[in-house]
Amino acid sequence: KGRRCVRYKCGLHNTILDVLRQRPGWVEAKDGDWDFNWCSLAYLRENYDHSYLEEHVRINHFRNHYELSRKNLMVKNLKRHRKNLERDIGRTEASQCDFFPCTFTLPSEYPLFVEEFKRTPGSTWIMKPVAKSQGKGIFLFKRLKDIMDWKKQDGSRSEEQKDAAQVESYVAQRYIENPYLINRKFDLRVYVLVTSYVPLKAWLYRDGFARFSNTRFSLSSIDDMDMHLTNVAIQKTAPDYDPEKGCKWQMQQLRKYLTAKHGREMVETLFRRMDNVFVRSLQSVQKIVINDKHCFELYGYDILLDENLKWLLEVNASPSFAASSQEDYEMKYRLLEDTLNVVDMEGLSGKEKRVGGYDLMWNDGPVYREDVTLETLHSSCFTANTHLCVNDREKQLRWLLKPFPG
Ligand SMILES: Nc1ncnc2c1ncn2[C@@H]1O[C@H](COP(=O)(O)OP(=O)(O)OP(=O)(O)O)[C@@H](O)[C@H]1O
Repeated sequence: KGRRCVRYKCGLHNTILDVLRQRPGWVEAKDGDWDFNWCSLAYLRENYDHSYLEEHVRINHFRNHYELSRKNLMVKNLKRHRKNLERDIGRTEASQCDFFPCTFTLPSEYPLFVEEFKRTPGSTWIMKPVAKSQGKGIFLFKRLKDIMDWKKQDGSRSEEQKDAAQVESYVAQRYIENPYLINRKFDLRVYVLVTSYVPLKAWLYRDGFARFSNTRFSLSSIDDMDMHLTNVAIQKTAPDYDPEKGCKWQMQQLRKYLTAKHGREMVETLFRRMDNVFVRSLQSVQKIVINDKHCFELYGYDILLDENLKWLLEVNASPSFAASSQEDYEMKYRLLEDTLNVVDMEGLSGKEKRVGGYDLMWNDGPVYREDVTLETLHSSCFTANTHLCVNDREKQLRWLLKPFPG
């Protein structure tokens, strides 16, 4: 049987284009007709609603991906999901969703925010524009007066202007003041691929990386964004940034470090807890995302660790595939190749639990894996209870002591 020809369209000019170009049997779509489209979010917005999608075609976003990737909507959906769980199952179950920092959308929730702000005097907050990325427009503050300029600006707008500026809303979020440090502050970028929302089918990528700040962490200088924001877009503007040394560790390196320092068991628990973050956050939008068999989504999760272990900062629907070093390029190349293999399913039976670096994490329920070893495990070892209950042995472990915040 001859190899099938797939006509692809690609809206990005980086690693993904290289991967598509080198895929055997895949050719760039010459006219408007395509079988596979890796498009930008702008393309999706402009075209999706007016396009007829043939039965077999695939596209790399769900129509309303922003329900998870816009900072305010993510929190809104998680809060609602938590409330529903509390009502339907109970408090313990609901507390499994307590992995996002206390967050308010401004200006609409300003009075609620002020109430919370006053309840914990002296704490640090972070303001982030809901629809921007790469650290743009972010600042830290400790006093209400520090956000007065922003508030004044908003107050002087007419209602119409406010509507037009809706996309420029902010979230005020509690700043995680005691991040887990490896000399520097870092956060984790983890990739999760969703191939269907109903039923939910999600794959977790074993590789990923930690993004370090270049500057030693201290809460005394809250104006130094190089210190507090660990995303690469910010770090590479630092004067002493070295792209080859970079400010990244691959996930395996981080695993090794943490294992040496805290032991295997704790590292397994950490990664298992992150699975909980991924699955619960996807479940929180499961009924809201417009499920469409043509669509898949490769999310980039940003996770911050502290003594409570894991905090979800945000979910990117369009994570950067631009590479900061050769190692980074190779990792992203493999990630995208494996993503296409999962989505394409050419030569696969559909029953696989592992494809390249991907482990099937959720398939309308937890996925049981028998062949998990520490080297390969990125935590997909759900068992009936482990993702719901706190394991007793964990209680002995130092920075696992607090089961869940809140
Ligand atoms: N609540 C928080 N506590 C501590 N640090 C935070 C918090 N929120 C964000 N940060 C830091 O700021 C960085 C940028 O935040 P975030 O990812 O939410 O913004 P962004 O502009 O959308 O960035 P990007 O899209 O490039 O990931 C994070 O990588 C993290 O280092």
